[in-house]
Amino acid sequence: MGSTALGGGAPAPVGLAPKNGVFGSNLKQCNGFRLKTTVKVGSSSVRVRASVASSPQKQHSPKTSGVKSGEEVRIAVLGASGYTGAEIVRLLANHPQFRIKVMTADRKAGEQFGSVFPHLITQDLPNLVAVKDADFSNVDAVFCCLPHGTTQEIIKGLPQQLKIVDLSADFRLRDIDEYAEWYGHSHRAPELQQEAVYGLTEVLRDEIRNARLVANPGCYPTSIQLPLVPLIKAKLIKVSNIIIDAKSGVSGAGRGAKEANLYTEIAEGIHSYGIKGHRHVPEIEQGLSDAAESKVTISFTPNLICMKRGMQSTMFVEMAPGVTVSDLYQHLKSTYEGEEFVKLLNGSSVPHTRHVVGSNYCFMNVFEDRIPGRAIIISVIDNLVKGASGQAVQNLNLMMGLPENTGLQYQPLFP
Ligand SMILES: NC(=O)C1=CN([C@@H]2O[C@H](COP(=O)(O)OP(=O)(O)OC[C@H]3O[C@@H](n4cnc5c(N)ncnc54)[C@H](OP(=O)(O)O)[C@@H]3O)[C@@H](O)[C@H]2O)C=CC1
Ligand SMILES: CC(=O)N[C@@H](CCC(=O)OP(=O)(O)O)C(=O)O
Repeated sequence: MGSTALGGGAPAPVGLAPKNGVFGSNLKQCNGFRLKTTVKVGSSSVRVRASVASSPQKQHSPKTSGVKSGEEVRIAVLGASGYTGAEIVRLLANHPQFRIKVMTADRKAGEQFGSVFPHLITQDLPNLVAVKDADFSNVDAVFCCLPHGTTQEIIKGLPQQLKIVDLSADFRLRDIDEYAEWYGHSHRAPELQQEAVYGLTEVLRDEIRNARLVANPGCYPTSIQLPLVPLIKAKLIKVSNIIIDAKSGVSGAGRGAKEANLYTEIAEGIHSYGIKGHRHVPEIEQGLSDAAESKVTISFTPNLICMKRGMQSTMFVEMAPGVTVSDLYQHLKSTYEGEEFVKLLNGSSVPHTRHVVGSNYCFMNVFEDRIPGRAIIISVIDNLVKGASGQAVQNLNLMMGLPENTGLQYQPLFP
């Protein structure tokens, strides 16, 4: 039970040298840009600007991987006026190589970023522009922080060699029919879906390293798959009877005004939602089924709790015959031994959301159930960091050949 169940091992080596003095093995993708691409967003069409390469010498050569230590990687943040976009900006303030060159917004296009997010006013940043006015000619990589449903068409219109980490749900489900069933419309970029790699870093590190388009996991799926995937792979728990109760802070719902998220609607209480079927169910089941190599179904109820950030997932599982809670603990311990961002707590310490706020950590622990043969697993993350923007930075670090913890060594903010 000592060996790791995950696909990666140690973080990427520091400062990978570029191959043959050029940037990376994906250079074959650098075939110049389309001049302008029409992108359908909702009911309207927008035009995405990109530079044209009139001759091979003049081609813009985005850095695609293997950047040198100290070398600048030029970043676009789409949806920078939202919560996950702002969190990308906050995290990159401490990143030695990722430099933000383009920031987009929708309603807030034309505004200064510091007036939209005064807590980040000290950062020297470009103004917010509409996606149609964004110039991607001096960009190497994109963080796409847009609502699901808007992202497939927008990404389709971007220069094809850009590295992209998409924080929305638009590319997470491999089966486009399942996507249509859960998201209420047919997939608008099935060809891109085929190349998308699911971005659960600790599980799919090797695939992410070589990806161009990464579908960053949802916050609930991150907090649930990190403990359950290794236990399922090692066949330590039964897959027939997994019950998950999860709780999210309100920032999980984004910054857009919604009546259901008014202070008066959510303060001093907790309520469940998506009880019959939350759209994260197929995403979680996809990951757990991959681990089990057979179809896994779960019972999952999310709850909205009156806090700004944080997420707790409590997982009730039945152990395989002869397996003890100590076996589960030891397996998770050895699995995550070398991992910087996933920590199994000692002894009977209970993971608290307040102990991970502002950080890229997932804390977890395993407990005896009163009922013999069952165990209770608790994991906590900051939904905006490990559940979104932190994991996104971790993934782009890997995709650019940088150490995956670059710029992410923020300790939690407590009290
Ligand atoms: N919040 C969280 O904890 C998590 C969120 N995610 C996912 O990340 C994505 C972003 O979430 P979050 O930051 O919370 O969302 P927000 O609602 O806070 O921000 C959305 C951003 O997208 C822009 N936008 C909205 N509609 C359009 C459009 N039609 N075209 C172009 N831009 C548009 C908004 O601009 P403007 O404000 O100017 O209108 C804003 O910048 C979502 O897909 C979400 O599901 C994933 C994991 C966790
Ligand atoms: C509190 C809250 O509303 N949370 C969101 C999930 C946030 C997230 O991870 O959403 P994506 O899958 O879109 O990335 C929800 O339940 O829909």
